[in-house]
Amino acid sequence: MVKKKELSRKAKLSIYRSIYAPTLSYGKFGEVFQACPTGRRPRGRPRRRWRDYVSRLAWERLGVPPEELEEVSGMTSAVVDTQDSSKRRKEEEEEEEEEDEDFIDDSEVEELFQQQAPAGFGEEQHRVFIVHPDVKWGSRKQHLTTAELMMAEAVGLVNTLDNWRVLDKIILSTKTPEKKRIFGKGNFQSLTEKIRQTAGITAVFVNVERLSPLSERELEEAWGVKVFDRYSVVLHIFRCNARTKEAKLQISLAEIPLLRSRLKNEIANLDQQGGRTRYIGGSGETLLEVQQRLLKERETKIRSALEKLRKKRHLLRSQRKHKEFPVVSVLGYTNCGKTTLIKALTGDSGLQPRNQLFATLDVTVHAGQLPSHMTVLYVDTIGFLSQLPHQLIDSFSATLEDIKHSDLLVHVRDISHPETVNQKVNVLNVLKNLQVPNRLMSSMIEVHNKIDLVDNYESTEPHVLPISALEERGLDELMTAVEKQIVNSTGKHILDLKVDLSSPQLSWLYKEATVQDVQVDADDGSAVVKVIISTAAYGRYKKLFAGR
Ligand SMILES: Nc1nc2c(ncn2[C@@H]2O[C@H](COP(=O)(O)OP(=O)(O)OP(=O)(O)O)[C@@H](O)[C@H]2O)c(=O)[nH]1
Ligand SMILES: [Mg+2]
Repeated sequence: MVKKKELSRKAKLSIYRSIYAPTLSYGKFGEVFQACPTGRRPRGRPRRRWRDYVSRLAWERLGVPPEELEEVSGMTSAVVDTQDSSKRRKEEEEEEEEEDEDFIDDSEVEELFQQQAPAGFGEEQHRVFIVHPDVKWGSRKQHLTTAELMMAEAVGLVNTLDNWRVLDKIILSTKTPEKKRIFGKGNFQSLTEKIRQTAGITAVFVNVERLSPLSERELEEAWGVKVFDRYSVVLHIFRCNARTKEAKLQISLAEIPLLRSRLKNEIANLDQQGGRTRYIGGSGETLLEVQQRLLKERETKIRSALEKLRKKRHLLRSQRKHKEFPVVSVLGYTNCGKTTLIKALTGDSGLQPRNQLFATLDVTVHAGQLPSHMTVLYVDTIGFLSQLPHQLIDSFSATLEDIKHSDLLVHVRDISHPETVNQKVNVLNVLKNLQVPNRLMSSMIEVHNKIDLVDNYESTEPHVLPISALEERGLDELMTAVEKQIVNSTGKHILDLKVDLSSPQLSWLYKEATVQDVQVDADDGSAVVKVIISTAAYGRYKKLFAGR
């Protein structure tokens, strides 16, 4: 909460900037501040009129409706409310304390992030032996893929990491993947021999979603090297690619289960030496209890910091909506070409597509123009992966939530990938689990990307758009399709309206709709204006200017 008395112009600017920076230019903040530089109601100006005035200013200049103004961490009270009662001050102080308690600043996030890197990762180089347990029948059998393709994906995951390389790999069948040692006795023994005899192995990657702490420990003891599962490998890739505060916090949260497993294993080791029952410094807590409590506290702190960022995201979202830029979320399996496509559509040179799994971990927004000059915002999202552990998805769910609030979804598929059908099924499943609204599912545009890599590409599926994001082929057709769907889904129309230049029609249209083009006819003082306008605004326009 901001203390209104100490609120300097600079402080206010930084509050506004932190909240609106992604969508508003500096100049607009300045305008509101010039109107109320001290944040106080001028002497003699009635409170209600002052409040109305500031609200109107915020609405017109910042595009923030009054009810949202209230949400902006005390902005209204800082700007509007000059009531100086002690009650109000006390409330503010209390809120301030509350806020401070779970406030995490950038350096703290960084420290947390670096501190809790799970053992065995870090800068270490690994020569990895990959084991893929193949379940041939039963409920755990994978029907849409083959063990070879799953192995190829596991190799891809390892190769994504700079200092890791695959030394050897094996597919072994098992009937009992849920058992501690995963394989039957015979297979396990021969596997152990192979691992122990292959020189130079530093880690084994067991290609299952998640190993229990006990399994992990037993396998590490049997094989004498570090053991990773899919969860820990994917998380490590995330860790290497995280750039922003939110991504780092989400990863730190997803790492908590790993830290818990590690803790259990450490305590089990201590147990064997009788360490568990020792109390720490007369506190009445055992080592395990203290560690668990600290972990719990850390988890709560991360969650509340993430919640704060989520609220801010919500505000940005409603603002984006208010600004009436349609939002198009570009989604798809990891490495299918989402970032490359957005770069091609927007010309945003800041985007860096990489031939790497999970190159994009943060949701970023990029403005682009459609054929009719309508501005849309493309949202670049994190890629999907089959069998991505649920806990991991959970911690990134806020990021994925954004998808649900778009006006349109574009599903990009790497059509040159051998697993492309399976990847599509996977993406649709994730969307189903996210409970993406039906209207978005039915209007979703499916794009077949990387057609340059397929000889004589011909689609066997109807209603899909073939493109090559890299060679910028098929983009015009895609933009036309996006525009058509956006116009449909947002209830907007693209119209040519004839306006009388001596009337306020044109300025009204500038305010209430998106003006694309103005062709002035100097002779009769009129102009033909191309606008994108909502049904509601068009109704008001007709009512206001009927008969002109
Ligand atoms: N040949 C070819 N390669 C492409 C095409 N589109 C993307 N790529 C390549 O595919 C790789 C992945 O591209 P990205 O755009 O980073 O993929 P992404 O879907 O954003 O990946 P993540 O962010 O990791 O989920 C890069 O090496 C791109 O150059 C295409 O149309 N043709
Ligand atoms: Mg990307």
